[in-house]
Amino acid sequence: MSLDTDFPAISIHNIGKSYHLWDSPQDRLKQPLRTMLSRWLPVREKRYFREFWALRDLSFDIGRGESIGIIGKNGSGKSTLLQIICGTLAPTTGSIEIRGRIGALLELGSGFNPEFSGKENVYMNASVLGLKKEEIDEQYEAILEFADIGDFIHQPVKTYSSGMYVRLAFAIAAHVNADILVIDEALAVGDAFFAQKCMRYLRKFLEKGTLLFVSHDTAAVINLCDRAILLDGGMIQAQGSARDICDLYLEKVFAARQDVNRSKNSIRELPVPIDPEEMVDQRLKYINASPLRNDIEVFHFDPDAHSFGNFSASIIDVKFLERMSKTPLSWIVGGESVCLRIICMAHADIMSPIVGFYVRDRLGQTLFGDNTYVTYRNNPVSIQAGERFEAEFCFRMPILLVGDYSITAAVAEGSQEQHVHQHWMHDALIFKSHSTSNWSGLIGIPMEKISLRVHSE
Ligand SMILES: Nc1ncnc2c1ncn2[C@@H]1O[C@H](COP(=O)(O)OP(=O)(O)OP(=O)(O)O)[C@@H](O)[C@H]1O
Repeated sequence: MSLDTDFPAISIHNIGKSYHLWDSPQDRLKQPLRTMLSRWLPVREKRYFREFWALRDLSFDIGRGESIGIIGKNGSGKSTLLQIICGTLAPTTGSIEIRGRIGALLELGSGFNPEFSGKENVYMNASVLGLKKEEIDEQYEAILEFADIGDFIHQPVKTYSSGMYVRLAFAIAAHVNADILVIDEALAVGDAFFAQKCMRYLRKFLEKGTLLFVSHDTAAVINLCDRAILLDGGMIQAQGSARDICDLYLEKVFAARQDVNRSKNSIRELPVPIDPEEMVDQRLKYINASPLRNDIEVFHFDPDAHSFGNFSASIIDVKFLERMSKTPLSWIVGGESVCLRIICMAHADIMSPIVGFYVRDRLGQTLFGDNTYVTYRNNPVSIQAGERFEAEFCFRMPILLVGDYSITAAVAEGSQEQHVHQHWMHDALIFKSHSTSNWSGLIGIPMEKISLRVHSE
């Protein structure tokens, strides 16, 4: 494909996207009837929907060879923008010009036919992106090698875990000879090793290609992108160097969390509880006001994470909660008190359940973990089939090095020495440390007291 290098790879002019929101399915049916009636009879046109603008009046260019990060909180319009750029969604207003072949990796679930095998999807997907059959034949082995999903390539895609799905989707996008790559949150799913492989590929791609990269992972955005755009409420709130925009975004996320906590406390009018075991690192106040603050982003529980066991009980959710208010956390600051809650469902009667977890770093090294055994060793709990039970571990989050972490959660039956695994879940919850004040050791422990004394003789 010959490209006119004088023009930007992507030009976006006043793009807007509105959705109609219906209060009930009946309203959705009433609308066309009412419109028809108002054409033939003297009845007034009536709207049964509310209009919601997911994007408003966006205009910007992306130069050839540029790499742009799009960041913003949930619902700010990132995916909508990427879908419009990829042509899978039509804008309500404005226009867009694309110069070059786009390879896209959008949200999980889009792009693949779940009933088709991985191989069939490779051929279907690559041909939609403009490759001829012979070209796909040539690339097929390379796609297979990159995806590294073994014989699953012959299984229907609906049997894939989200990690396998992303592997295949990324492998295809990486081998369609794209001029522009559009990647939406793909690296947040699956294992850190594959994420590293993708990062290496993207850096190589950037020697000549144009990249649009949506991620909550600000470290990856800074690493890959020259420029970033911060979206808020469907509008551009700020744009500039990737580092400046990511810093601004993290500040906003942190400030929003502080506000939520403040308003929750005031609504419930609770006195600030004094925890008798409260121990605070004396440097915390200073560190938390500086770029050394240990910002930890928590992703969602992955119900399809790789797991094994007898399944008389299964893990249905794993989440971090704020210690006092017990509100779920998507952001933790190292050094603060949190609770990790593991929620399980019994499918058969269980005597003496043990629920536990490990925190592992991206190399799979276990950093710490614990379980409920010792606490209940003298009063074993019994649980009946159909009952839900949950374990909660409250602790002060250590200061983590920058990088990816995962929680392995498990429920077993028996004793510490002799037990049967009912459900063991690798990578049930992924979290990521973006910045840190810890430079030594695998984890930093909040220090109760640090002092210097001088003895003059
Ligand atoms: N089909 C739809 N009908 C109605 N509203 C929609 C539809 N698709 C998206 N929206 C709304 O548009 C807004 C933008 O959604 P979008 O998925 O683009 O946000 P996002 O920034 O990608 O969020 P996330 O980080 O959670 O993926 C959201 O408020 C969402 O609820």
